[in-house]
Amino acid sequence: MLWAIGRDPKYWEHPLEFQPERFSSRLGEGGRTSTIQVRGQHFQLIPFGSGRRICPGLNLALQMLPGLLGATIQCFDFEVVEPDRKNRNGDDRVLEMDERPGMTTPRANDLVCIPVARLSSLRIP
Ligand code: HEM
Repeated sequence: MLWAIGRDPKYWEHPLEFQPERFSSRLGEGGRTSTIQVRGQHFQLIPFGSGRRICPGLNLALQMLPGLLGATIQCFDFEVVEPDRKNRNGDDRVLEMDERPGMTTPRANDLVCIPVARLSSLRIP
């Protein structure tokens, strides 16, 4: 059901397009802002659930994730390893995003990445 809601054109403009800015509360191109929140009040987007059993770690997650993600991207390169173990970084391949059925919309094929530190811990520019 969540899968279907997330792709329902009644709630999402061009639902299959990758438009992360659709979740931004900042003024976007075309002068539109998103008023949709993830706190369980807007049922078209409920990554933390809703109601009495809503995720109690919601606030912690929202505080921690941007910093964690930013630090991870800043400090590591990720080498993608295809199932044939061939490293394909550096070419123009588009990341395969096929899905298979499941509660959490899992990837059809695992994405295997090797994190490679790209900043010296002692000499961060
Ligand atoms: C991005 C991070 C997270 C996501 C997407 C997430 C998502 C969810 C979802 C969907 C539920 C089920 C809610 C429902 O049944 O309606 C849940 C429950 C729960 N989450 Fe999270 N969660 C996250 C992080 C955390 C963190 C950081 C903690 C604790 C430090 C946490 C603790 C819990 C607990 C204890 C429950 C069970 C609540 C209950 O059944 O009453 N979660 N979470």
